[in-house]
Amino acid sequence: MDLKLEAVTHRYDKTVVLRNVSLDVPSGRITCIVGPSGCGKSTLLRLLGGLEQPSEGAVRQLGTPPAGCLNALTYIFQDFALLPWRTVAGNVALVLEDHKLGNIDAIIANVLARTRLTDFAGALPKQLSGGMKQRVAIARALAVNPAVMLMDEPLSALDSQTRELLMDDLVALWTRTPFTAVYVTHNLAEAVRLGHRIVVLSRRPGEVREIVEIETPLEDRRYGDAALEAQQQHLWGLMRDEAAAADAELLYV
Ligand SMILES: Nc1ncnc2c1ncn2[C@@H]1O[C@H](COP(=O)(O)OP(=O)(O)OP(=O)(O)O)[C@@H](O)[C@H]1O
Repeated sequence: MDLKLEAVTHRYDKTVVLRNVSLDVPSGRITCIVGPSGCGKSTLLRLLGGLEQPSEGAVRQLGTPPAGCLNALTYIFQDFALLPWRTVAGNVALVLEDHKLGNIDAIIANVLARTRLTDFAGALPKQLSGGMKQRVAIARALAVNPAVMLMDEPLSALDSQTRELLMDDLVALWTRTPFTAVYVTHNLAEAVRLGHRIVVLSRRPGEVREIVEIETPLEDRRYGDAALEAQQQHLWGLMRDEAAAADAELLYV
């Protein structure tokens, strides 16, 4: 299933947050959204997920969700959002329990294996590192076989080494079974490692400044790769002045 934004403008009261944003989110690819603080990245994700309706324009879902999909648009947040009293397997089970499924145990085993969590099925969140908690959140999202994963800064609560490991995990996951994701991040290194398509928004009101396509297969993108560094520099060049302006603007709010 593809998602499409058509000339979307969104405002809160009189504040225009996004202006005339048109965007395709093609299935089987990771679309990253980058832009200065407060430019409307999370708002864009909420619009794509149907949590809010745009003030103007339209958000469309094209095609049908994959077979066995229990929740077409599934979020992954920065703070993991795990229930502390449930085990790893129990947290994954949570999203399956309301559906009359005969194969819950098999689904849980499958997603825990895909996220390398099989040995931790009985652990509680408090026993896990931040990186492991986020892997549980990813496993839980995969369990509903979503059409599109909506990922809001999923790695930004983690230290840089854990971020690298999680990026490797996401690349391995996608390479084995391509999924569709919209991935909001501040971090341009993450965008060039994970994004097939990177959408650069301007400062608020966020407008599409540029869309960068990276053709290098995800599995061939290496930490410190010169071509990726150059892409990152290009993105930073697009954002730098606006990021500084957005930063200064926040000081006077
Ligand atoms: N529910 C809301 N009501 C009013 N204003 C809001 C609401 N949600 C977001 N905003 C405002 O809309 C603007 C865009 O917010 P949003 O969180 O989408 O930006 P962002 O690019 O994700 O920000 P950041 O990079 O800091 O995470 C901000 O000025 C924010 O204060």
